[in-house]
Amino acid sequence: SFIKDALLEAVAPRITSSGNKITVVGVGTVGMACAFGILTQNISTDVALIDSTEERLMGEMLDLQHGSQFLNSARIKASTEYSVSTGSRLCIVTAGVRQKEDESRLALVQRNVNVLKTIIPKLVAYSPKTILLIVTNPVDILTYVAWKLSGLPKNRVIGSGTNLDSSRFRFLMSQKLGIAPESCHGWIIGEHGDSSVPVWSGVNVATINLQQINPELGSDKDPENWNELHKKVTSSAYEIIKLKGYTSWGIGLSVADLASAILNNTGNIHAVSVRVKGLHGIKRDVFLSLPVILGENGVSDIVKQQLTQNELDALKKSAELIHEVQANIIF
Ligand SMILES: NC(=O)c1ccc[n+]([C@@H]2O[C@H](COP(=O)([O-])OP(=O)(O)OC[C@H]3O[C@@H](n4cnc5c(N)ncnc54)[C@H](O)[C@@H]3O)[C@@H](O)[C@H]2O)c1
Ligand SMILES: O=C1N[C@](c2ccsc2)(c2cccc(Nc3ccc(F)cc3)n2)CC(O)=C1Sc1ccccc1Cl
Repeated sequence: SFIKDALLEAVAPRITSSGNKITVVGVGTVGMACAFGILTQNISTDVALIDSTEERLMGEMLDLQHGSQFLNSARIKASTEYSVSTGSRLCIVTAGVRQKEDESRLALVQRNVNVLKTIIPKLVAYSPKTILLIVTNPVDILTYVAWKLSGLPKNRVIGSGTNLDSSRFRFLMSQKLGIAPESCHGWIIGEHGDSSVPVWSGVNVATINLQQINPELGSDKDPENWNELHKKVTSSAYEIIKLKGYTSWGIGLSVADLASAILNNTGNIHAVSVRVKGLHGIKRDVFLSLPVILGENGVSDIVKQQLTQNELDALKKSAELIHEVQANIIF
């Protein structure tokens, strides 16, 4: 253009690939919280948004683009066409349909499987080297489905799993102790949601194991009622839904944290949903959350925790229930 020619002396073509591209599929409340967390924390400067509803999609893109000056000049693109996701390092899937009133879990699963069938193959076609991070619920089952649909190796398909459950637990622990959540160590593993498993034997502050101070920690006989913390992880999810109709900031920030570990190849350990067949005596081909080392190749290692018989039984029970649902899925 006349002005550009007068303004600039061309030297060399600009490189368009940033090397840190992230695609978010589903620009609902969760997807946009993930994108906002990723952009405002400089985890990526190259974000693609995809959704099936074009108007909402374009509105979110424009609204976010207008903040580019404050987002390290991030490039934000959006389209209903999956070509916009080309060359992504990480694809985050929050697209899905909400559970209808008194809809059975299996019915919801099948409807979300049908959604994933339209998404996963296209993401992999445009970004064959991508890591897939599934957030859509029921997340453990849908991460297995995404893995099957993608044909990717198991280390490159993870679900947000109990990463959010664990961060809610650590927040509640920080409130109880008056210590920053970063310094309150507690791991929730297994099935995301109502049937998650708190590993009480590992709850610690600066190497001080709380169960050594209070052997009843987590049991019903505990005078300090610590198992209330785990119950509150679940009840607070329902409370937030009752109060604001959905949840977004907690899941968005926890997903951004996972994106940071993957894109920055940090080797941080997170409780995320991974293929657990063969671990802890689980024989079913299911995805559950365990502490996992995350990096640019996805899952490099799973931490082999020493679990109590009760904890092992709870994991196996979830594995059986999830296997039952998976057996009835029409791919
Ligand atoms: N794993 C967790 O810890 C956790 C926490 C909170 C929410 N969630 C889950 O995240 C999901 C999204 O929640 P939300 O509140 O953002 O829902 P939402 O309804 O606000 O957003 C879902 C989006 O998906 C889009 N979509 C539907 N079908 C699509 C398709 N075929 N292709 C592309 N986009 C499609 C919709 O247009 C919508 O914009 C839900 O399944 C919810 O249960 C998981
Ligand atoms: O914070 C949430 N909000 C959701 C939500 C967000 C929009 S609509 C519902 C939530 C809140 C409460 C219950 C619940 N149950 C559920 C189970 C299976 C599904 F397929 C979908 C939803 N889901 C989705 C979800 O997974 C969470 S975390 C969560 C939920 C239940 C127990 C513990 C935790 Cl840490």
